[in-house]
Amino acid sequence: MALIKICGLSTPETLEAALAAGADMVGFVFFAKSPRHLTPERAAALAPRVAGRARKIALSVDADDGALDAIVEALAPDALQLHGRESPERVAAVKARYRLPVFKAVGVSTRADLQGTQAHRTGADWLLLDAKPPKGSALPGGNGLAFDWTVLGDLDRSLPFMLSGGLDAANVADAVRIGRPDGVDVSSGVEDRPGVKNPDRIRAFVAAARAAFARLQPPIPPPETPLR
Ligand SMILES: O=C(O)c1ccccc1NCC(=O)[C@H](O)[C@H](O)COP(=O)(O)O
Repeated sequence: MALIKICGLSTPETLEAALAAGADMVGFVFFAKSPRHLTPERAAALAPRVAGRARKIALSVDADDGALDAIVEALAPDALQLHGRESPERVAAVKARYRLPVFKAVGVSTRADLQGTQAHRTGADWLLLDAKPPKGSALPGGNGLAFDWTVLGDLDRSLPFMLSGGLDAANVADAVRIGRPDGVDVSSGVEDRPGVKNPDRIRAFVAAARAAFARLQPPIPPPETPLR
């Protein structure tokens, strides 16, 4: 089954909206420059609400072991999303230290950027293909920008991947049809403004994504590397 992830949740109400809508994964951002940033303490308060209803994904950007230790202890995530410039060696070290599946984010603008996925084929469990941030952006993700999904025709699909960047309820069907991803991930497209999620938009996105995956022929097979 293809997966739907709502990223950057930070309040009980919007977390509940994502869970009730049937999101498979809920993402928590640990990056101080982000309007969606959570401290480990705030994450610890939100975590029990998930209670097995979805997988908790902890997103960090070039975090060191000390920061990751605090995040893992507070959230008890089901997977780690590394959204910085982590090398394949760092990805492997994080995976080994926490014994958790790792999503490695790779920024895409053109076909050439898909080369950046090759190095992570052996270390990461999943790829998360996101739009490259604009030059000078403070955030490596969560910018609400889409990339040209047709470049995914050239992707080496030996790892499952989430498609991300500028998705919303109106365009996710096209993204799924063109990119045939194993999952989709959204942040800005379910917000009223950066960091402020909208429950109605969350519900609309999950419904549109679910319907888009259901229409796909042939269907997306389950990934070989399931999450726990
Ligand atoms: O969301 C953030 O603020 C963020 C900050 C730093 C690194 C990554 C970040 N988000 C990553 C995500 O998983 C987003 O869901 C993904 O980039 C898509 O974002 P959007 O284009 O806003 O839907």
